[in-house]
Amino acid sequence: MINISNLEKKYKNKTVLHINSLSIEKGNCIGLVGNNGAGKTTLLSLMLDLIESTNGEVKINNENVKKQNWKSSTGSYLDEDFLIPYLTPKEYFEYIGKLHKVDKEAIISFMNENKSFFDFEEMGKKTYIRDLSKGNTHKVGILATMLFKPELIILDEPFANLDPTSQQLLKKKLISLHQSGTTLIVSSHDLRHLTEISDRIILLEEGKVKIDTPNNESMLEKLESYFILNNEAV
Ligand SMILES: Nc1ncnc2c1ncn2[C@@H]1O[C@H](COP(=O)(O)OP(=O)(O)OP(=O)(O)O)[C@@H](O)[C@H]1O
Repeated sequence: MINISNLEKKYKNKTVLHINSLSIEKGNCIGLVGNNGAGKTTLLSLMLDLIESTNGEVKINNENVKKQNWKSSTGSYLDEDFLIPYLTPKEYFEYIGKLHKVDKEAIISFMNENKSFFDFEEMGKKTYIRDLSKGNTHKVGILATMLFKPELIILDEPFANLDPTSQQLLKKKLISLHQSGTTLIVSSHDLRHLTEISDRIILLEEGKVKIDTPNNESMLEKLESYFILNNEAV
């Protein structure tokens, strides 16, 4: 589904990401980890054509992401810049729904299905996104990626700023999407959550893929040792 070849991103003369080759299969749930500055957001931004690569390319469904055809089948949320602050969550969902041909009734059912994660009754209809707390703002962005049932969802640190109950709900939601065949790429510093949802772990170190391995029972322990023992190989 996603093929990366010789992908490089430099700022001035500093290479912040260099991946020779990486393929992500349809239905994979990738947990992307790495220290601050390892290149996770850079990689996700290149996948979404938000920044220009210095060299190499990302293809989604065999097409360079620059061609933009992936947009109709990809939900993504990296940060608040994806949102429209002067809309209410409901209005924002209607906006996304229009882009992806989701009718108003389907949007209402989606909001009802997800009311334990985000209280649309209380905040969804009258509060502008700009006035929501950070956690609730992220919830709107995260849910919007799922509204139109895309085949690929890309999330950057979705567990950050969520309360513990919401983290559990999000985890369940991601597991269920994975089980129904959605391809997921999720970056996080929360190793426990990530190892619970992923079938494959990719660890970036200084812009390079240090580890790329199927998830297994001992993965959490191995990753914890990697981060505690100052980044010795897992
Ligand atoms: N616009 C920019 N100009 C210069 N350097 C940048 C720019 N954007 C990112 N970088 C650098 O690229 C490197 C990778 O950053 P990136 O945000 O991808 O890391 P990350 O793994 O997502 O980190 P974190 O866990 O802190 O979110 C960092 O050294 C960062 O300073």
